[in-house]
Amino acid sequence: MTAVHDSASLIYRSTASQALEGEARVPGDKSISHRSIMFGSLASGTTEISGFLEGEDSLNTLRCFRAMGVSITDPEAGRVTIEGVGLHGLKQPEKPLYVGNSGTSMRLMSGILAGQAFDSVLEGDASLSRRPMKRVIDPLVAMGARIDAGPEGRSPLKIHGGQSLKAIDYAMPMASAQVKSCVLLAGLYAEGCTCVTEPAPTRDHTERMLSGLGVGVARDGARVCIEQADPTTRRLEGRRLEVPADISSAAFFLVAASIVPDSEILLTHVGLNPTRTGVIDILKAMGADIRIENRREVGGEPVADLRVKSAPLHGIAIDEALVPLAIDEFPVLFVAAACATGRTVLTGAEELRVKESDRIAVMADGLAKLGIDATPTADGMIIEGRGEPTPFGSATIYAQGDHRIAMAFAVAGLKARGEVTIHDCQFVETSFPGFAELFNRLGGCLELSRH
Ligand SMILES: O=C(O)C1=C[C@@H](OP(=O)(O)O)[C@@H](O)[C@H](O)C1
Ligand SMILES: C=C(OP(=O)(O)O)C(=O)O
Repeated sequence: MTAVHDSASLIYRSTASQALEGEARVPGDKSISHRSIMFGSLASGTTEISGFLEGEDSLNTLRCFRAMGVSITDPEAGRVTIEGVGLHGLKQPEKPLYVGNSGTSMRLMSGILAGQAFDSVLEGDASLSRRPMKRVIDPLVAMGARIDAGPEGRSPLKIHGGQSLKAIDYAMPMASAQVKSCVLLAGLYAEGCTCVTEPAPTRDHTERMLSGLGVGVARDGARVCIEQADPTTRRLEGRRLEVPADISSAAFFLVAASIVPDSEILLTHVGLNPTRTGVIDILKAMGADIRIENRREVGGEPVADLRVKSAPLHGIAIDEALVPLAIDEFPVLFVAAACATGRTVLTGAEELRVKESDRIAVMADGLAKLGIDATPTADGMIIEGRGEPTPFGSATIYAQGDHRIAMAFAVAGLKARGEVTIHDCQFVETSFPGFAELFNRLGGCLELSRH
């Protein structure tokens, strides 16, 4: 597969469609796919993964672990087999480890690499090189790691090996699952029980998966701790891992089917971990008709099918407690808010400013170009929903290296009087290969061209 940074700009042209209908399983969960490669590599024995996301972000994680000597098969229809090397079996990579657009890879791997005997370098694309890494460097240095970074703690990160790490009890300043996971993963190599206290609940895949593989993570309220104090007793056991469909990818279709009249779609096998379902709660509070069917548990994660029918949406003040539980879904939720009747207010979401792009600024800008009254604030946005059949005009949008911006504006095109033209859509490959094909199969009108 061509790396996204090498490919020509992909352009989407999205125009209004008829009702959406059909059934689909969106690709595998990105957070769980990254972790399945990392933990499978660090486990002893074989790990067989199914449902793996064959997107650029998780493929970059896979390539990095191969570069550290782990034998990992080429993904085939979501199946990957890893011959784990154990917690201390990684080898020094010959070159810098390239993680592309992926914050999750860089932040989680920095925790793992801080505990290794060898030096390593982590680097990413232009978008990732602008994102803050001090948030992981600070707790890792407090544990005894040595890390060199660029100005203001930006990547590339040079991580010096051979340091002996000590457990910390970390009060995390922001609600970030990546920082929490980074510290817990460094904690696997530290003397004593590493703990992290989160200011608000964030996705807990790391805790669930580590426990499932044999290293317990105990939770007491907002505090999570590695259970075993003695590093020599810690060991992950390889096993089968099944990755559910990604609710963050499903979100584009939850909104699309909600806003296009007479639509009804069924999204199957969607991961419904309660730390990820904020998007459903927010859309339901806006009046969406989303039914959860066939609830079951797969590999330690709740999964269900989601039936979505179109419904009139109304604006709301979004509950701040839901923000970390829907953190990646705001670009498309802003599109839903623009289609709703009345005002939607988002607060407490300053983290959106440090994602693949500044998602508050880029979305407010694009919505304004499409004729929506959208006011960015320091920590959120105020959107005056138009509640009309076609609230959007025409505009040309630049996705700014951000897959979710590209897909959110493709959804906006479903309700445009003209055409929404989106540049930089090659980044969609990071999380949602096959997005355009699925969008059109369910009834959307997306034309693709290269520039
Ligand atoms: O841990 C993870 O897999 C992720 C955590 C979130 O980031 P933050 O921890 O920066 O909030 C989320 O935005 C990202 O897409 C994936
Ligand atoms: C923020 C995201 O990912 P990451 O931080 O891994 O780049 C995302 O996928 O929306």
